[in-house]
Amino acid sequence: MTTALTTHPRQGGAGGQAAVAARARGLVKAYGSGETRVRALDGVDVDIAKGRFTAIMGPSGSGKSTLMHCLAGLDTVSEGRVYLGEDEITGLRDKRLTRLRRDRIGFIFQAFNLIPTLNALENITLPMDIAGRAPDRAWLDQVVETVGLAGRLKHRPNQLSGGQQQRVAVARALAARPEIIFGDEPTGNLDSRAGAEVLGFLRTSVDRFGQTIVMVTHDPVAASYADRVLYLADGRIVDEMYEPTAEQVLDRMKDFDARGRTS
Ligand SMILES: Nc1ncnc2c1ncn2[C@@H]1O[C@H](COP(=O)(O)OP(=O)(O)OP(=O)(O)O)[C@@H](O)[C@H]1O
Repeated sequence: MTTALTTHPRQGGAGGQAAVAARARGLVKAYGSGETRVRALDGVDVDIAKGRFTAIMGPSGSGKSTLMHCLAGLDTVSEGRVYLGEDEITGLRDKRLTRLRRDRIGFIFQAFNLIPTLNALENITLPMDIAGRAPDRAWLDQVVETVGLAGRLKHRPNQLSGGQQQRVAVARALAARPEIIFGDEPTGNLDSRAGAEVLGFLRTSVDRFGQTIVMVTHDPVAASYADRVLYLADGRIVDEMYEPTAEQVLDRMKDFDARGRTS
């Protein structure tokens, strides 16, 4: 199934169309060649709504990480086009792509990827320091307060729990006010309580700040924090769900298994 337009039935009035933060058209990503060639993405059309939380789900190997990497300009595409806002990013040279990622995109990975020798605050402001941008102090305070790190800013990563370290990574992603944040299994290394906290902060950043978030996850509970869930199977978007509960997501995943992945 493809989504030419991003509609959100429960917000923005009757059938209201949300603005689009990123989109892909005819996206194909193939790895390898000859007999070992794999079409990790097999013609994906998708619109990512601005100011919304989108989860990407699907069986292992269905292309979730590849889709995220292509949308985020972390990987080249074989065919098709990817846009960030109105700007096409496919075909950009390395240097411009690096700058675009730095200035306009935030990332949260499963591994927290913090610098061990820097304290929490220094980690949060590092991307802006590298970019030579002065942090907006009031915004930074708000972000730090939102993720509950106010008392921990002087702590180094090894003095923080896993959940706290991921909160630092969330604050780091939010601090530069990126147009879009991509999360690759951001709660994959956390216990359910710490995971719920981090997901709660992500949700709050969407509701309170209008942040756009795209998150790859295997976890139906994590997906239930999203406004919309996209289901990938064999490199294609085969279904979507709005405002899902964890039970609904779980049922849909069971369907995949029962029907041999696609439906
Ligand atoms: N660098 C690569 N070289 C060759 N094949 C790759 C590469 N990266 C991914 N693939 C293949 O592309 C397909 C999609 O992989 P991808 O990692 O996007 O799936 P996924 O849905 O994120 O899986 P998982 O849930 O296991 O992380 C798989 O068949 C995978 O083996």
